[in-house]
Amino acid sequence: MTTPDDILRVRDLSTRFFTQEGRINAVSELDVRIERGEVFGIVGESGSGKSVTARSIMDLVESPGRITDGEIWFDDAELADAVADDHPDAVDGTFVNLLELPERVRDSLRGTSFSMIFQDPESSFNPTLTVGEQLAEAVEVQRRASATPRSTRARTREYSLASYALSTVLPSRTYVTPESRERAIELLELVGIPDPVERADEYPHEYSGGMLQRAMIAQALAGEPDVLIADEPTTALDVTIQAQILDLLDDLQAETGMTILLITHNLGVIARMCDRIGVMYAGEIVERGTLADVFDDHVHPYTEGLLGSIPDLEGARSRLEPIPGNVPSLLADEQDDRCRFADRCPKAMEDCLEHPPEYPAAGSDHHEARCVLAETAYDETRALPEGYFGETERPAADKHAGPEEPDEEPPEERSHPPTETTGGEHQ
Ligand SMILES: Nc1ncnc2c1ncn2[C@@H]1O[C@H](COP(=O)(O)OP(=O)(O)OP(=O)(O)O)[C@@H](O)[C@H]1O
Ligand code: NI
Repeated sequence: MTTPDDILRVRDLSTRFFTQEGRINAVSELDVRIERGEVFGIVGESGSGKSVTARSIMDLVESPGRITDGEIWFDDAELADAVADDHPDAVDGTFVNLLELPERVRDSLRGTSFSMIFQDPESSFNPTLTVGEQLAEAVEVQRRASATPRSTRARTREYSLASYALSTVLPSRTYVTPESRERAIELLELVGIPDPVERADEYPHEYSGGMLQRAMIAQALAGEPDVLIADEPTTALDVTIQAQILDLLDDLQAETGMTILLITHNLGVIARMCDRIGVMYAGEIVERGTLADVFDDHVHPYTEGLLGSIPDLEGARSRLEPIPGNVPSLLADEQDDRCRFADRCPKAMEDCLEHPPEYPAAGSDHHEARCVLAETAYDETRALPEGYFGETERPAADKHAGPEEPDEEPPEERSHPPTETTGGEHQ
């Protein structure tokens, strides 16, 4: 389903890693549609392919990984105009398929069209330069990029690398221009760093974790990106700072109207920030919809399990309660053609031995679930017997039963003591 407000349409995206052990299907035929100005969340357990999805959009997938299939359509009339002559197949109206663009054009979009922030701000800063210098540098790079026609932007990148090298050998306070220093200070102020004039002259190690996170956000905003991708931006921070950073992102989004793709394993963060959500499991989106669809009307037992393990943002429950069972292997050789959650699913039925498509689900027009339960009610007579997958972990059906199914008969035997379950502890 598409709407006229889309800024990004990812279609059939597959990203794989070609390792010694075999081919790893990190992201499989993924579809995502992100609307201009919204906060779209991707949530899922560790290893579900969230970061690889983000890196695929940013064109930052590293060897032995590669995007093997798909399209990433980005709505940018100016870009469409600029590339239409040389790459007619990459253009559809005002949309451009980023995967059809040459490397140098994609590179030029990083910072200006797309920016990314990470969990670990240290990795974004050079320890030998002041924060202000590095922000000024980012401002300059983007200024040069926007002043240059798309077709020749590759050169600005080389230039920026050269000036980066120069500033490394001359670690004095060498701001590129007084204007970019001004802008760097403005950016520090924008992200709520007190005394920005003084703090601009400090080195990254003089910043606290929260402050450095703010500085990294400032760096990402230097090029006024259309889309900000935030990959676990607050995971490493303590809860108070975490809340402050989320507020900051919220405010910046409201002020600038930028689109945010927020990646987290924390449904508390999702609930606080997002308009729509995709729940990821084993390289696929298994449920998507508005906040209300996913929190109140979810269909997929995996979503149910995640909700059961929702951590409290205020820290009342400090540890995630994991969903029983193991994250599945993404090795192509070990992937069966079935629902990828079936071996951990308390409601697995014979129907689940076929890989489910995304079904429309009750709720908003945006609500879809890759689960037969969107179509059929759970039927115990078709349930797969315990031990079907040779596992010992598959929880009994009652354990994930939500409040809407209070009457379900508990089975005779449990594979786990009740203390290990995630059901019945919502909120
Ligand atoms: N450099 C790599 N080499 C081989 N496989 C990789 C590499 N990077 C990622 N993968 C594979 O892709 C899968 C998805 O990784 P990804 O980083 O996207 O997970 P994630 O959902 O972001 O998890 P987390 O919450 O831990 O960050 C991994 O489980 C792994 O199998
Ligand atoms: Ni990740």
